This record gives sequence, C-alpha cells and structure tokens, in this order.
Amino acid sequence: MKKKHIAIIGLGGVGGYFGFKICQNKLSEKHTVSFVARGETYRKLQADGLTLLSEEHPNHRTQADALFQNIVEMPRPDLVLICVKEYDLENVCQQLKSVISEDTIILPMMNGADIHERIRLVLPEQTILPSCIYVASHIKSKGVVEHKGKSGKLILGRDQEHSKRQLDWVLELLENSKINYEFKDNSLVDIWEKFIFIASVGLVSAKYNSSIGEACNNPQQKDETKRIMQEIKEIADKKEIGLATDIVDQTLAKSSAFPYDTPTSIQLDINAGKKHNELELFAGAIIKYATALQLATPYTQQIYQELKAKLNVA
Ligand SMILES: NC(=O)C1=CN([C@@H]2O[C@H](COP(=O)(O)OP(=O)(O)OC[C@H]3O[C@@H](n4cnc5c(N)ncnc54)[C@H](OP(=O)(O)O)[C@@H]3O)[C@@H](O)[C@H]2O)C=CC1
Ligand SMILES: CC(C)(CO)C(=O)C(=O)O
Repeated sequence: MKKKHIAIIGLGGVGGYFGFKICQNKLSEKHTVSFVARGETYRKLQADGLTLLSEEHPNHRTQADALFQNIVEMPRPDLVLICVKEYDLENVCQQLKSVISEDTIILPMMNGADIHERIRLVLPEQTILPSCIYVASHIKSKGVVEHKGKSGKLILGRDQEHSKRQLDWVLELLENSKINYEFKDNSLVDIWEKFIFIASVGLVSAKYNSSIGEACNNPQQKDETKRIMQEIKEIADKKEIGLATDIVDQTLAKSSAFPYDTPTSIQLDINAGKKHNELELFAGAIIKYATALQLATPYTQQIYQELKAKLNVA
C-alpha cells in the first residue's frame, strides 16, 4: 500500500506540539511526515530538529522524514495540517493549490469560527475538516516549542460537503500518535465554544497584558470578558449554532483548566507591538458577524478601538 504523506505547515506553538507527536509515533511503514517551516525556523529545524519542551515527552527532539522551506517544493500530500496564524492562512492556501490533489484532506489547527469557510474559498474541491484546539504551547525560540499544563486537545468534524469521505486512516493516525482528540459528525458547536472563549479572553488579556487566569478572575477584567462573551452568544444564537444557554458561565469555568498565568497568543503579539496579530480574527469577526445580523456589539467595538490605539493603528 502506498504510504500516506502527512504535511505539517507551520512549526510554531501548535504545529510544534501536534507535529512532534505525529513524528514520534509515526508508523514508518504507513506514513511519511514532512515539516514546512520558513526563515530561521527552517534553519533551526535543519540543524537541530524540532524541540518540544513538555512533561509529556522526556525525549525532547524529533526529526520529520523531510523538511521544506516552501510549500510548493513538497510532494503531493494526503493530509495537510495547517498550523499558522490566520493572517498567513490565505497565502498558505494559495501555495497549496499547486501541490494538492482533489483527494488531499485539509485539517486546519487554528483559532477562529470561520477558518474552514475561508479555506474553502481558495480550495473549493478538497475535504476540509472543521476543527478547534485547546493547548497551551508557544515558541520559546525558533525551532523550540514549550508546552505547559494539560494535554493538548483536538476536536475535528466531518466536512458537510464531503460527508461520505473515508476518514478512518486520519483518525487512526491521531490515535497512534497519542493525540487527545474527539471526532464529531458536526463540530460547529465546539468551534463556537472555543471561539467564545478565546475571542473574549484573548481580547481582554491583550488589553490588560494579563493572563487567562486574570482575564477570568480579576473583577474588572472578568466583567469585560463576560460582556464580550454575551455579545458573541447573541451572534451564535441568531446563527442557530446551538450553544448552551449557560455558555457564558461554562466558558468562564473552562479557564480553570489552564494554569492561571497562561498567556494568550493575541496578548503576546499585541503587547510585543506586532502589526500582524489576531485582532481581526476575533474583534473584527465579531463586529462583521454582528453587522450582518443587525446586532449591537458595543463592548467588542470599544475594546477593538482600544487595542488599535495600543497598536497605533488608525
Ligand atoms: N499556541 C497556542 O497555544 C494555541 C494557538 N491556537 C491557534 O493555532 C494557530 C497557530 O498558532 P501558533 O502555533 O501559536 O502560532 P505560531 O506563531 O507559534 O506558529 C505559526 C508558525 O507558522 C509559520 N508559518 C506561517 N506561514 C508559513 C508558511 N507559509 N510556511 C511555513 N511556515 C509558516 C510561522 O513562521 P514564522 O515564525 O516565520 O512567522 C510560525 O512559525 C493560530 O490560529 C492560533 O490562534 C489555538 C490554540 C492554542
Ligand atoms: C488560550 C489558548 C492557549 C488556549 O488553547 C489559545 O487558544 C491561544 O492562546 O490562542
């Protein structure tokens, strides 16, 4: 049987954590694994391999079967894990066009409520598995990823436009890689549950340069976090996503699953003054959804302006 080729694009916090597991546990007779990294990350991976600092792995280093610095150089993949920030998504999808086939399965491992729809706009033929992830892992230095707290978790679902697509081998790969995952026919509720958490906590932690713990427990921050959650809930309700009625309380409780001082990626990026950050993925998207649905989102609007001012963006 032909070996399945798995490509992991982006070896940062998420790609480094999940990619490490896939590499460590790969069954070499069944799969080959490629990493695609750029710039300094590529050079570090070429020199030292991928390092994952995690209590789950006493051996910290691994190597993929192949390493590429450009997507277009790799052989045709059967499965692509897209592990980049949303502002790099369209660029990655454009480059993928020339190397994938209709049979390639795309698994985005990213935050955001509409990532699978955005991929579909560029790659209309492929099977795209809508997903969300929970993990606290960040780049310590290029090629070195640090994971803290609980085991990372992936929730993935069927592509509603390719609902008969055979996915057993993908689930078997996740299983063999000892990745904590859940597979659902419809993962949309889970995606919105993650979105309501990370968009609200992310925006407030970015405003105060605070942790997940502070954004959900400090009285003033908690109040702002809850108000943004409420605005997202109204959007989800109007879109008939099916979030639980007590989703705001459930989501606040979820924060205790993370070590108190866990940062969020948007907090780190905005407070490092990075012009590329996830403000549009969270605040921009909430405002866009609300405008289309004729809903008011004053708290999200306010924090959006405050964060733009912090970044000195008009
Ligand atoms: N980190 C976390 O704990 C969590 C993150 N998420 C989400 O997961 C997604 C990924 O986040 P995260 O891993 O933290 O992001 P990182 O910034 O840590 O990693 C993304 C990596 O992708 C690389 N990259 C971007 N474009 C390309 C390309 N064309 N070719 C090769 N490499 C590329 C970047 O390279 P370069 O360094 O050169 O820019 C970077 O190394 C985001 O949507 C985030 O919101 C979700 C849950 C938890
Ligand atoms: C909060 C966290 C770490 C949770 O998975 C996350 O999603 C992020 O920082 O983007």
